[in-house]
Amino acid sequence: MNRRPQYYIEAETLRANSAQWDAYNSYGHTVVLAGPGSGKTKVLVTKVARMLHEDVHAPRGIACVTFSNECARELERRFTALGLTNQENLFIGTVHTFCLQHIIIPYARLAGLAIPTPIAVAKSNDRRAALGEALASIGRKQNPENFLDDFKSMRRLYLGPERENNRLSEDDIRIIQAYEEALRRRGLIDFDDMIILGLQLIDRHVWVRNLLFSRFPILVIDEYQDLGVALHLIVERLCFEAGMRLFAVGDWDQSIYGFMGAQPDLLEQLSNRPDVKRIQLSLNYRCSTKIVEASQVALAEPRNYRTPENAEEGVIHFYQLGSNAIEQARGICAQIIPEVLQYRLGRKLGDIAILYPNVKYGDAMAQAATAAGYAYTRLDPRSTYRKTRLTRWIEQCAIWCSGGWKIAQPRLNGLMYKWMGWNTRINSHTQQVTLQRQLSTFLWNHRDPEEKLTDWLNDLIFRCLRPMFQRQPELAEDRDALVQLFNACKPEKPFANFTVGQFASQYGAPDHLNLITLHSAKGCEFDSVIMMGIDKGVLPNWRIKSVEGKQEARRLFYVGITRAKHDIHLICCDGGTNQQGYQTGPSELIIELFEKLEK
Ligand SMILES: Nc1ncnc2c1ncn2[C@@H]1O[C@H](COP(=O)(O)OP(=O)(O)OP(=O)(O)O)[C@@H](O)[C@H]1O
Repeated sequence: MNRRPQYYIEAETLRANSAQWDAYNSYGHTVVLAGPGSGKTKVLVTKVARMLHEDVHAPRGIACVTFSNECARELERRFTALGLTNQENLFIGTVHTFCLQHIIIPYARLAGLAIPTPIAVAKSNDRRAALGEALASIGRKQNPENFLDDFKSMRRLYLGPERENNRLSEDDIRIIQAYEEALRRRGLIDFDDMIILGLQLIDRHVWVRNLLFSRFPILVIDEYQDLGVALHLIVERLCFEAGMRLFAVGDWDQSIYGFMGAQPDLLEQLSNRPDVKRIQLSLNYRCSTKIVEASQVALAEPRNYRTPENAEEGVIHFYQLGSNAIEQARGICAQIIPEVLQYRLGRKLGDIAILYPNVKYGDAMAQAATAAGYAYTRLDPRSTYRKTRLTRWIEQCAIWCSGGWKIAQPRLNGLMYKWMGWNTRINSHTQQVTLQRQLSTFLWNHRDPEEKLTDWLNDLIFRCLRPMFQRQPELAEDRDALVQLFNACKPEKPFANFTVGQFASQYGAPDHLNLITLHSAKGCEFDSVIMMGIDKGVLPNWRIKSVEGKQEARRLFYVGITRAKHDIHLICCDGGTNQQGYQTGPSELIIELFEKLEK
């Protein structure tokens, strides 16, 4: 008997919303613009499943790209829920990975581009050293450490030597080019290079564009507002010259990566093209009515987003707690979390996210949670180890070994598929079988949630990961994240006494609080959100003087509020002096929201 594909059922839930249905059925280039919780990702994932079933057949496929690792993980999670676990012809990943894996590695050498072989990715100290050399080579006496942030912003505007770089001065371009030469002398490229080189290859060679089109006749982009100019130019070349069909979704009100070169007006430009169908969604299915109302007040721009008729009313609370991050964190643990757990029957710590503007608040929250006995998973630059594709996969292997194998969650073939995906230099069938056997033997022999994490990880590294890193030097960034994880298992470090089962919860578990920066929370949703640190000089940061910078801080506040489904708790200082001796108090954003809602 023929079983109907799973996406049919999901598609039926879109039918009642004519705009979602329209987006699902559109055929040419389409851009969906919509606010938070309006189902952009849901439509995208369902439509991709349908296109894989009806429109493209292997070896041709779909490239589905987004900006951050977290958004890529969310996409993967949703595709898995639709039964698309190891679809060989579906690429899901960040724009950087796409450029590296599908443009630079296969075509750069063929095109005669002078890049290091094998490709290795620069670490932060390599980048700093290369910048120091570049500054010295053009006679600038400047400490690279103090110049690094400005340099990063400059570099994100650079489009390569063959394009007009009219947003940069001649001096800026000389420093960038000297920096690139210094990196190449070390045999390295960096993340910005991945985009610049990708654009260069696509610009220069029709055959590169044609080959990409043959491989991926459809290009799908989530969170388009986060893309900078170089990526926008890549999309234009591939879709409006090489013939790829475009399906993009985005929301310029959620553009929070200006410091990384994002330009939300590019989304507007794209959706205004005559050859692009523009679809607007306006119902918010995620948030309760009070939260939708508050989010629009916080944004301070009329948007007219609504909730469906059966939406809950929801809860918004404001709190003034202490005079610094530590006091706020203690107050959250002592007072707010116990209250929030009572809001709904069966609510668990995993239903709650604590969002904060910077890692200082994350540190305070982690300390307070530990002291109060709350388990947590932390997603920010100070988490015990970096959450990369590889460390996320290791977490999933731990879930499988801790009992997931009994219920096929995660599925073994999904783990295997990713494992084989990294080992691109293994081509012979015999070697591939050996590789599969290595991983399956490891997993099967370690089905024990009580095993010590150090022993488990040591064996995984010894049997599988070390040989992989030797073969695949371009995975340098993942190797660094693994080293961080490995070091965290050493005596007196956070995971010294962890079992595999405890480590598995780092992927997110019902009994763990979620501690996340506002930036990393984009694309996520939680039943309850506690947002701390909405303090004077913190959100917006006191260094930000430009109107656009302040607008971006407002959008960040908006993104945070719209992560909550049912209740939101907004927390600021009640005044006094913080640890650095500065006067604190509520941010203008929270004061304005409170006053407008009171009215
Ligand atoms: N037609 C629908 N019927 C029922 N639920 C829906 C519908 N569309 C979306 N949802 C639900 O609304 C929530 C938000 O959807 P989704 O995450 O796709 O929105 P989004 O526009 O991508 O949000 P954001 O931009 O804030 O990340 C999800 O829980 C999703 O399942």
